[in-house]
Amino acid sequence: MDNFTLTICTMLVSIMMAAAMAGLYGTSRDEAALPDWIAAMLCFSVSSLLAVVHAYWPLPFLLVPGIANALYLAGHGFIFSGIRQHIGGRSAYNWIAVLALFSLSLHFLPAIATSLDRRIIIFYAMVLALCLASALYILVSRRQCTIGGYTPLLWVLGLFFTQMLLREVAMVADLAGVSVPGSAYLRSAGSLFVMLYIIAIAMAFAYLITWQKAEALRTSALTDSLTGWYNRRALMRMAPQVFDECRNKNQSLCIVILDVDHFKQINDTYGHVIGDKVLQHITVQARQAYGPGKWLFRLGGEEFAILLADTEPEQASSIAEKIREAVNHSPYQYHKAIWVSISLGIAAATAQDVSWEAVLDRADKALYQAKATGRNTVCSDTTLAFTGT
Ligand SMILES: Nc1nc2c(ncn2[C@@H]2O[C@H](COP(=O)(O)OP(=O)(O)OP(=O)(O)O)[C@@H](O)[C@H]2O)c(=O)[nH]1
Repeated sequence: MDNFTLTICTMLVSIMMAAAMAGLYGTSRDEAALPDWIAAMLCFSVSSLLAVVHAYWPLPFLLVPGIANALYLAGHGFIFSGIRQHIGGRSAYNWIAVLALFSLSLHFLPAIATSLDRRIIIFYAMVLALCLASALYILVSRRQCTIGGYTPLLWVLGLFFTQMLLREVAMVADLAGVSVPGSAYLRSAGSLFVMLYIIAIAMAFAYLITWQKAEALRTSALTDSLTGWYNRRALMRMAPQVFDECRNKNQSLCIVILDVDHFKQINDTYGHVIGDKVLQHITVQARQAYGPGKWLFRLGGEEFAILLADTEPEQASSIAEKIREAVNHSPYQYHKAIWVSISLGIAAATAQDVSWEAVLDRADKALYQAKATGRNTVCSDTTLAFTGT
C-alpha cells in the first residue's frame, strides 16, 4: 500500500475509533478520560485529512505540515491527558496547547522549515516524550496497585515507542551519513505504524474501561453497601484462602465475631434510619481501633467478623478489647448521645481444625458466652476468660 492510501486509511480508522470511543462514552458518562480520547482520534483524523487534501490541492505551508503536525502532536497529548484523568489526575489541556503552539512555531524557523528530515527528527522526539510520559504515568501512579486493565495499554505504548525510537535513530543516522540496515523500510512504514497504533490504542482504551466496570461490579458484589466492610459472600470466598495460607505458613489465625448489644432497642427507640447510622458509626470506630487490617466482614444484621491472620490469641484478645472500648466510649451523636456497646467472641484455629468454619463456630459460641455474661465484654473460646466490664 502506498503512503497516500495509508493516510486515507488512517483518517478513516481515526474517525471510526472516535465514533467507537463516543459510543463507549454514551454508556460511561462519568468517565472523564473518554472525551480526551475522542479528541485524540479527531486530531489524528483531521491531521490525516489535511495531508490527503494536500496531495491533490497543495495547501499553504502553515496548514501542511504546520497545523497537521501540531494536530498530530495534540492527538498524543490528548492520549496522555486522558490517561492522567483516568488514573485520577488532572487534565493536561494547557500542556497540549503549549506543545501544539510550540510545534507550529517551529515551522517558522528557516532551519526547520527548509529541512523535512530535521522537522521529522524534532517532531518524533516530541511524540516519543509524550508516549514515554503516558507509560511512565501509568507505571508510577499504579505501582502500589495491580496494573491489571492497563496492561494492553502499556504494551501498545511500549511497542509504538520502540518503533518510533528505531525510526528516530534511523533518521539521525541517515542525516549523519551513516547507513542503518532497514532504514528505508522503517521510514516508509511510518504511516502503517500510525494506523495500527490508532486501532490498537483505541482497543486498549475500550478494554480498560470494560475491565474497570467489571472490577467495580466484582467489588460491589463483595462489599456491604451500608458499612463498606466485606459481606458474607466475601467471607465465604476469602476465609478458606486465609485459613490455608496461615496453615501453610504455620501462622496463628484468630477469628473475632462482634455483635451489637440490644440493637433492637435502638431501632425501636430511634427508628431504622438512625439504627443504620449507628451501625455505620460502630464500624468506623471498630475500624479505627483495629487499624489497617483488611479482613473485616459484616455477617448480616448487627453481627460482624474480623479475621486476624498471623495473630496470636493474646494479641487477638487485646485487639478485641480495644475495639470494645472504642465503641463503648464513643456514642453516636444524634439529638442526644446514643450510647452503644458490643459483645465479642474470639477463637483461634487449632491443629485439629480442618476448616475455617470450625473456628467461626467456636468464635460464635464464645460470643454467646459474652452475651450470656452480661454483654459489653470480650470472651475467648480457648480460655473462656472474661474481660471488660
Ligand atoms: N437499622 C438496622 N437494623 C437492622 C439491620 N439488620 C438487622 N437489624 C435489626 O437488628 C435487630 C437485632 O435484634 P436481636 O437479634 O434481637 O438482637 P439485639 O436486640 O441486638 O440483642 P442482643 O444481640 O441479644 O444483645 C433487629 O431489630 C433487626 O431488625 C440493619 O441493616 N439496619
